[in-house]
Amino acid sequence: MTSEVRVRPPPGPIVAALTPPGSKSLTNRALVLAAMSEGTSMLRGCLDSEDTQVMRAALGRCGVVCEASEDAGEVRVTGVGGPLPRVDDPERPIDVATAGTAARFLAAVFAASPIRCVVDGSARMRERPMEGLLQALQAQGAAIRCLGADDMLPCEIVGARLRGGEIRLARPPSSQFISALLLAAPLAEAPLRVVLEQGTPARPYVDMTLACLRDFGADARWVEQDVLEVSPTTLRGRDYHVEPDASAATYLLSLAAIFGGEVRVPGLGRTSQQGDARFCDVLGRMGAHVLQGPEITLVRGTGTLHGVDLDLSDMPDTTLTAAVLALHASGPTRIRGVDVLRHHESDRIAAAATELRKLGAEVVEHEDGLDITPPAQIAQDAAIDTYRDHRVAMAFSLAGHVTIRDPGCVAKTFPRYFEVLAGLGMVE
Ligand SMILES: O=C(O)C1=C[C@@H](OP(=O)(O)O)[C@@H](O)[C@H](O)C1
Ligand SMILES: C=C(OP(=O)(O)O)C(=O)O
Repeated sequence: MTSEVRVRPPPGPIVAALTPPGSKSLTNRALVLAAMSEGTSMLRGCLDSEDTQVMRAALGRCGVVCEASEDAGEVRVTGVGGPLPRVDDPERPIDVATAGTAARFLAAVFAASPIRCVVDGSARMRERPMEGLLQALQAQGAAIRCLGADDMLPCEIVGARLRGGEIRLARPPSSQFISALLLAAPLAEAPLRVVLEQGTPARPYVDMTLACLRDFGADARWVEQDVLEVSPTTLRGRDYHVEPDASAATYLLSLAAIFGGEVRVPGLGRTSQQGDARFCDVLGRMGAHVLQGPEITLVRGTGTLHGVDLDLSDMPDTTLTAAVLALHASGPTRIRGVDVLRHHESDRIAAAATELRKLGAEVVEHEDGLDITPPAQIAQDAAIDTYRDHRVAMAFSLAGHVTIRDPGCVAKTFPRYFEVLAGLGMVE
């Protein structure tokens, strides 16, 4: 892909059914669970992107056969029926790139398996939090040695049977720590209980993990407020359908809210397992017309968008979408509860503040969010830096007449994103 792409508003109101690729979060959960299951799983509707490719490659190095269809939308996984049996070459690091779900989920499963391996990632992944998770896994019996900075990737993991019992987590910097422990818990010697001492961050992702565990036969549940438990289980392989990615859908649905027309996303609705499927409520609060059935979401533009006060702690990945919607709104928007973004693929709060100011917005940056006052007129032809962050690129493509730098960074979760925009006449 070129080093930059010039994006403009659509030539007229969009009326389209647009389907994003499969959910990154559900695909990577299903791959891990299918790998640990007895028997074969057929995963349909999978996302094929950097984040899931590194997951498939890592599992393949550990004795799990993942056979992907040509478009990798279908993956047949031959499970190992328990812990991962081996690593092909313990000296060759397993590369998780910048995929947080792969880094966290695999660290836990490796720690629960009788293998020795080194896990490494991109320069950014080496800066992203692992501490509380690595410490919990060590307390469970794994031997973990960090080879660079303390409590960060790269690290060597010598796995062992997880003991089970109680793990207490103070407010983890990523909900993925919780999900990682839960995903590995069926391999433990005894039931694993996770106690979240200061509440549950991004609870929809934890609920998603519980649902996926139960889909593969695990006994996994909330036992009380902020306390989860998973019992030792031999998971069972199955046919599994991955929903379209709700985070990716926010960009497509916002097109109608911003530029007019009507966008429908089939296969994503009220019954979704993804918390970000609720982003349409944000669009409704900002003035769009929203209809959401059990398995479809429709957004129709009404010509007006107004500012709102948003706590996005349960939908952190939708923050940048909301920030660019705020640019088009008639009044100020406050986004709060998303300090977790400081440790995502970029410091997204700082990135959003910088790029929104290029477009004429007044922005006050807070530790956990942003105050955004939109300009009377959005600046045209600003060159948007994307910080190697797919969500910065996709969100800011909604800003109007902009140049998006390093558009290839969308390969992390939505490789064909700019092709979709081109099909709508939005790419020069
Ligand atoms: O469990 C998951 O699939 C995810 C959890 C969230 O991570 P954080 O809790 O680190 O924000 C989210 O940002 C990420 O895109 C996917
Ligand atoms: C934070 C994200 O991903 P991850 O943490 O899985 O790398 C994201 O997709 O916005």
